Amino acid sequence: MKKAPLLIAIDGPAASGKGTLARRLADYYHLPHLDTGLTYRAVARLLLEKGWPLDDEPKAIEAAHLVELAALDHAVLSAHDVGEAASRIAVIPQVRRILVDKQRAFAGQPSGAVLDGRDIGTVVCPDAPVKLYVTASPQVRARRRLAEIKARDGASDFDTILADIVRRDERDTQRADSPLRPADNAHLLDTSEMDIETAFIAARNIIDAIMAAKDKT
Ligand SMILES: Nc1ncnc2c1ncn2[C@@H]1O[C@H](COP(=O)(O)OP(=O)(O)O)[C@@H](O)[C@H]1O
Ligand SMILES: Nc1ccn([C@@H]2O[C@H](COP(=O)(O)OP(=O)(O)O)[C@@H](O)[C@H]2O)c(=O)n1
Repeated sequence: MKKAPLLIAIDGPAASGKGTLARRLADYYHLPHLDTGLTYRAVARLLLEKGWPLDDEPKAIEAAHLVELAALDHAVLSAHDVGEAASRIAVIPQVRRILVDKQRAFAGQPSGAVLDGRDIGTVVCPDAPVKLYVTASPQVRARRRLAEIKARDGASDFDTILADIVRRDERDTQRADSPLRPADNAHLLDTSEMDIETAFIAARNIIDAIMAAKDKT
């Protein structure tokens, strides 16, 4: 029998662990995965590379049209300063519309998919049967991001990263278009006190319960 598609929408603030969880779940349920943050990062990176200001809307729109999902380079785009720049171009409604169209095309694959970002459960895939909102305290997230930067031989300190995270949360939750917020029917997963494996098991339990309830109806 052909398996029904499974669409999993994961949202949450910076360094909450949503990407790690999304990758683990995609692997476990044999689904394609899209980290939608990379699409905003790709636009920001192009502007930074060309020396164009991040508030140059026509250039940002031009860059958004050039984004190819198959060519997103995680290693290059995951730099900390690119995340900050991404949150600045992410306030531009037309950039969002262009990227959301590409993200929805990915989500519409027959197998289903796992997408993570800021507006997946609210805007990109509002009908997804599974919605998770992954969070953790700003201090825990700053510690995780700092460890990540240090593991890549980068230099920074806790206070700088914590301030960056708080500023990015503020920008992402306060913007007018598609602000970061849990969808009404999202399951909250606070990973402050969970390691990666515990968060993965908690997410799987939520998803399996949703799928079992659906099978009964
Ligand atoms: N539950 C967790 N406990 C400890 N570290 C975690 C946990 N989840 C993720 N991490 C680590 O925190 C960092 C940020 O995680 P990531 O998944 O990239 O976050 P996001 O996609 O939300 O920005 C990574 O180095 C990751 O390995
Ligand atoms: N679906 C999404 C994904 C990211 N973004 C923006 O892109 C920025 C970078 O996203 P990201 O997911 O790569 O950032 P991290 O959580 O990995 O630090 C965010 O701060 C948001 O401003 C968005 O607006 N909508």
